[in-house]
Amino acid sequence: MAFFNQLTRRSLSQSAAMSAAIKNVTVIGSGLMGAGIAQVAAQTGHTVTMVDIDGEAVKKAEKRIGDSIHRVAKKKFADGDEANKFISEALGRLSTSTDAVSSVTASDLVVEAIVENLDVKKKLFAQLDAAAPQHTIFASNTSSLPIGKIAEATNRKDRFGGLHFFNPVPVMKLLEVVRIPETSQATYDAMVAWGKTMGKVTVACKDTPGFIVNRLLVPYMFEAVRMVERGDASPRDVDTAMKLGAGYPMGPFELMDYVGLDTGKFIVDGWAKADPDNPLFKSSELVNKLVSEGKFGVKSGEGIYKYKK
Ligand SMILES: C[C@H](O)CC(=O)SCCNC(=O)CCNC(=O)[C@H](O)C(C)(C)COP(=O)(O)OP(=O)(O)OC[C@H]1O[C@@H](n2cnc3c(N)ncnc32)[C@H](O)[C@@H]1OP(=O)(O)O
Ligand SMILES: NC(=O)c1ccc[n+]([C@@H]2O[C@H](COP(=O)([O-])OP(=O)(O)OC[C@H]3O[C@@H](n4cnc5c(N)ncnc54)[C@H](O)[C@@H]3O)[C@@H](O)[C@H]2O)c1
Repeated sequence: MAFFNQLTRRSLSQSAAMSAAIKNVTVIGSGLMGAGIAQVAAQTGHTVTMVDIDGEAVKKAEKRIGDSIHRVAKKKFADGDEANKFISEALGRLSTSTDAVSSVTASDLVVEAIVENLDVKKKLFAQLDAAAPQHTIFASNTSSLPIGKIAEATNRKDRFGGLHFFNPVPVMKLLEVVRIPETSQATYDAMVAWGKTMGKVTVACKDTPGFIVNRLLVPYMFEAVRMVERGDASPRDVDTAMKLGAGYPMGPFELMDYVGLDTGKFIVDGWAKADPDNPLFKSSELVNKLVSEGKFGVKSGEGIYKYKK
């Protein structure tokens, strides 16, 4: 027992040391997820660099963060001066860049939230691995790709894991923390501790397709699409049914538009490649057509439904 306590104390103090070291965070990708992760990290006292290859995406993200942080502050503080102080301090800790490599040289943690494409993610991490300090932990926010495959691009598999946030990041409480067999205990503990400083509730996940939430949620959303494709119900009625009959905050079509139809398509296409006979991973003609027309959902102004720009 004493030995166990000693081990526990040692691993706790190791992880405390690592998590104490997570002060500087680099978030790569400033889309829906990257902007949210960068915002919450800045709100919780971290120095954050948010990076995107596309300067326009950075500008859009700054606008989205500005709107969102005002909603957060309004809810958090009754006093207007305190709310303004919270906003200006958080935004003061957030800088932006379009150069990923130079943005990681003083980073303790890199969270990648770029496009859901294995080759693109691997290419990015290979470049970052050469530039980041030894102690830097790398994490991917991938929805569906194997963390182990992404980590293969680096020489730091022991300092690599998955940190899977949910959209909208400032509101959704969950963080899935994913470890691969090579992830060290100190890295895993540091990721969990950091998740808590971000105000999230963490769950432990293995590196399996979709981790916990998406393995259940994505087949559900595509089953709803197949129902509509068969002509059994309209998207509006399916959404109404699931909100009022199952208590979900959004119906499956509203949620697909919110997540991004392109992201949904990347996820099922990737899983179908790995497991072509699984009927749950069948692609959808309707989703393929909308994505080919650039109708990605809320972020592009149209998907299953139309949105005001
Ligand atoms: C695919 C990926 O890998 C994984 C995923 O991310 S899957 C997707 C997971 N996400 C979901 O399932 C989202 C489901 N939807 C919801 O929970 C809710 O519809 C929602 C939180 C998005 C919006 O809630 P809703 O009540 O319809 O709207 P709204 O009244 O505008 O917002 C509710 C509260 O959230 C806050 N909020 C909503 N969006 C916000 C944002 N972007 N930033 C800050 N605050 C926000 C509002 O301030 C509001 O707070 P209040 O009730 O205390 O005033
Ligand atoms: N949308 C969701 O609900 C959701 C939820 C959890 C996880 N994810 C995952 O998070 C990641 C990002 O998703 P998103 O919805 O924010 O996508 P998004 O399309 O909104 O944003 C992706 C951003 O990455 C940028 N980018 C692409 N390649 C880059 C590179 N090499 N370097 C720097 N920036 C680059 C793009 O310019 C774009 O701004 C994906 O892996 C996705 O599967 C998405």
